[in-house]
Amino acid sequence: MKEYWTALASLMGAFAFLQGVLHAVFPAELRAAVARLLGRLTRGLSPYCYFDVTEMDGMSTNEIYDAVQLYLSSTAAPASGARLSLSRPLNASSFTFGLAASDRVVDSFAGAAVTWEHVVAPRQGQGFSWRPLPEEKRRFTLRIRRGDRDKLLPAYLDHILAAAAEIRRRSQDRLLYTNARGGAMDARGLPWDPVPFKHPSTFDTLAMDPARKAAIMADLRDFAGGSAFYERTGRAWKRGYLLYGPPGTGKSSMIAAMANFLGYDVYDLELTEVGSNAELRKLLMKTTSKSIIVIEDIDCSVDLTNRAKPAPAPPRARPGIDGGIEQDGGAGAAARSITLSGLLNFTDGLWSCCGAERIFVFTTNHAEKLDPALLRSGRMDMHIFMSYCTFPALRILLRNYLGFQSDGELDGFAAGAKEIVRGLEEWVDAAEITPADVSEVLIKNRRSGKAEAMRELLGVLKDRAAGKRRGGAAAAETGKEAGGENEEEEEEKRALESPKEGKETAGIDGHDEVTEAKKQV
Ligand SMILES: Nc1ncnc2c1ncn2[C@@H]1O[C@H](COP(=O)(O)OP(=O)(O)OP(=O)(O)O)[C@@H](O)[C@H]1O
Ligand SMILES: [Mg+2]
Repeated sequence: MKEYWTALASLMGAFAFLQGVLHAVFPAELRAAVARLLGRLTRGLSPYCYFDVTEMDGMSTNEIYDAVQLYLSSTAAPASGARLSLSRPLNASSFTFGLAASDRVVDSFAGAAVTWEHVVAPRQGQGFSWRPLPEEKRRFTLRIRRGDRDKLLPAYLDHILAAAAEIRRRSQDRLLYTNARGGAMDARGLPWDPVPFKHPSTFDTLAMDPARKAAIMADLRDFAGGSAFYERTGRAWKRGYLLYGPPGTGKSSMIAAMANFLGYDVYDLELTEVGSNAELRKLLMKTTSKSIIVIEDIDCSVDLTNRAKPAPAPPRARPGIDGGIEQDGGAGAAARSITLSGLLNFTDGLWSCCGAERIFVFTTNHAEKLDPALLRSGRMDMHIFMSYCTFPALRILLRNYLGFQSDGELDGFAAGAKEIVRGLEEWVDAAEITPADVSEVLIKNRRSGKAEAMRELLGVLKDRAAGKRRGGAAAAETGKEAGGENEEEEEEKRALESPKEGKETAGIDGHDEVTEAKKQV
């Protein structure tokens, strides 16, 4: 044993001596050059090539570094059992995982395996810089087989950037933007005010006919995944929905459900705050893709039926953004010089393709008041009638508000309370009640137990139905509410029966959705 230690000590002594001789004989530059040469030789023989993605690119942060970190944390890392760091960005509601120092993960793309290593080293000497640099130098090193290089680059990096953008969008809270500042810009030159969008409405909680709901969801899914379709057919990647129906039938809830379903931001465009077509163009150009642009109560916001009419006494005329002439008909019109052409140019004209993947939603209580130009095919691709509560819709509200866990539980309950449930089914159509009113009754009575709340609701339905039956001329005179609702219903029917060219639209797959909507009514 003693001999062993003696031999080891003399070996180390010899090694130290040799190192001293090397340092003395060869200058530092020569040693570095030899090291570089050796490195190049070994790399030349290696079947792999390496790419460094540093955190800082000169003085600025490297976008690819952030993207790789996000991408690896959500895709490769969890499967590989690597060590992760956890974080939650400010204002975000979900966690982000990150790869810890010196950890490796394996990923694959287009059938080729790649390895990522996260290398962290202390930064030596800060040097001069206008802003402090991180104390550590961080980088990801990508190792791929030489033969896979053409296959992976740049397609793999493009894939990572796209995936990271999607993860970032999903993990952040979505925003609801408003233009309530009347066109004034904020410090960053943006005309929109954002607030976190946390509307709880989803397609699950939305009370409407399940078949129509499924058709709308399928249409939205087709739209969101239809990038190739829109490119192939040369169409701008946008879609327009017109939601119409009496107040309280869920038009705004439907918009929230759409936004939650697709994970899009919502731009609530208040047309009365927009002074001119040019201002409208500025606003719309500052919207991002993957968003829903909403104009609520379009018939009330602005007079949009004026496209073809000459102005009664035009005090002045100036060119519109679409090359036409905007007509300022009197003081009111001058104050609101936004025109239907200006709006249409954005939903349908050349400007519609600035910013992809956008949905326009217009809502109205009076579809018949809208200019046919707004309704024609290609502008509003789908017309959705939000009707009074039907029995299938009522079942959804009962589930939402009375705590039934499933349709099965509701059916089981109905078996024991046959006369109530059958009564609801029998009276709901005749009562012509909106989902908002049903919700009110259920909220008010939900503490009294399921059966009692349903009995109360049945009473309300019967009262309403009786009121309607008495209705007609008498209701118009005596009950403003009943009369108003009848009138509204007549208007809706007239709107649906209006000429086909004003209403008919074709979906992505070419089927006629409006016919479907008509069937529902
Ligand atoms: N179809 C529905 N499904 C679920 N809840 C609904 C539905 N319709 C209305 N409600 C309830 O009624 C309230 C009002 O509905 P909502 O604001 O969506 O109606 P609206 O059609 O937009 O009305 P308005 O025409 O007055 O803007 C909502 O908060 C929601 O709780
Ligand atoms: Mg609404």
